[in-house]
Amino acid sequence: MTAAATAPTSGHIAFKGIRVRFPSSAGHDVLVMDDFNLEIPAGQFVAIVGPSGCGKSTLLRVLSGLVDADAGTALIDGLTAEETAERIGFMFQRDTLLPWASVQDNIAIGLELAHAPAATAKERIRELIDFLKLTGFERNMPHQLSGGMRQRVSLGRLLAYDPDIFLMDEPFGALDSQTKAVMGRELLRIWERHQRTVLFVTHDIEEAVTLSDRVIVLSPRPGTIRLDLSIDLPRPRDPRLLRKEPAYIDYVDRIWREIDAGAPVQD
Ligand SMILES: Nc1ncnc2c1ncn2[C@@H]1O[C@H](COP(=O)(O)OP(=O)(O)OP(=O)(O)O)[C@@H](O)[C@H]1O
Repeated sequence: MTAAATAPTSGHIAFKGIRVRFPSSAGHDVLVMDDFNLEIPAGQFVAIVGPSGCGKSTLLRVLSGLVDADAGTALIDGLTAEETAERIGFMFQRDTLLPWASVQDNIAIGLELAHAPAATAKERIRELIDFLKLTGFERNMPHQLSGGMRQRVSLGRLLAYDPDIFLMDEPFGALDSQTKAVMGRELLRIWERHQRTVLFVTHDIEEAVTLSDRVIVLSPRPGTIRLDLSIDLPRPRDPRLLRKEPAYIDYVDRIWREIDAGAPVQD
């Protein structure tokens, strides 16, 4: 496996006794999480799947401090979100690129946020553009790019920022299946090189199994863990070859069965 030479020492995540309640417009509160517990070692790639509305995005928001839990703690290396905010990077289904900034300037924002030394910034941007196969598009604006390219730029900004933890909320969910597969491969390439902790929310079970070390299947609200499955498939992974592996097919099937047994879709 082409993982980082040394095991990552930072990026451990612990959700302990998380309870989240939201007010609903119907006047009664919605209990999204109740006594939710999950521990993730530094450097692990974890996918979170489960029915719509079960609280997957809420978990990411609690960890990043965007949502306050009513009870419990979400810690990164033993520290709260306020103490570790700069160590988290987010990527969403819809890109959050600045529409008035070019590809290189959007990536440069990640370096600025990370307070990277200006002297090496140009070189680092060029490396990232090259790594993400965006060469020739440096000066393009987001509206001049395809959806897949915009997500590449988002990845570039994330890599420039270089957080310990990647929180990815259906990052490739809006892409066509071919582009999605390509982006999955890119992400694997990045993860196998950098080995950051990744929390990856997806509705795509095959994507979850292809990418992850571990898949967490949540129940309908309040989201609890129905299945915590280690994906023991060798790395580096080639998604095209993986699809034919009996072990891969078994994992996908097992997760589907668990989701089907779980539940009605929620809104
Ligand atoms: N800020 C908020 N205010 C009120 N309710 C909210 C808020 N954020 C989320 N919810 C509700 O909490 C529940 C869980 O939402 P969340 O987005 O975490 O689910 P999800 O599992 O990510 O869903 P999906 O798969 O559809 O994206 C939903 O019922 C949602 O309506």
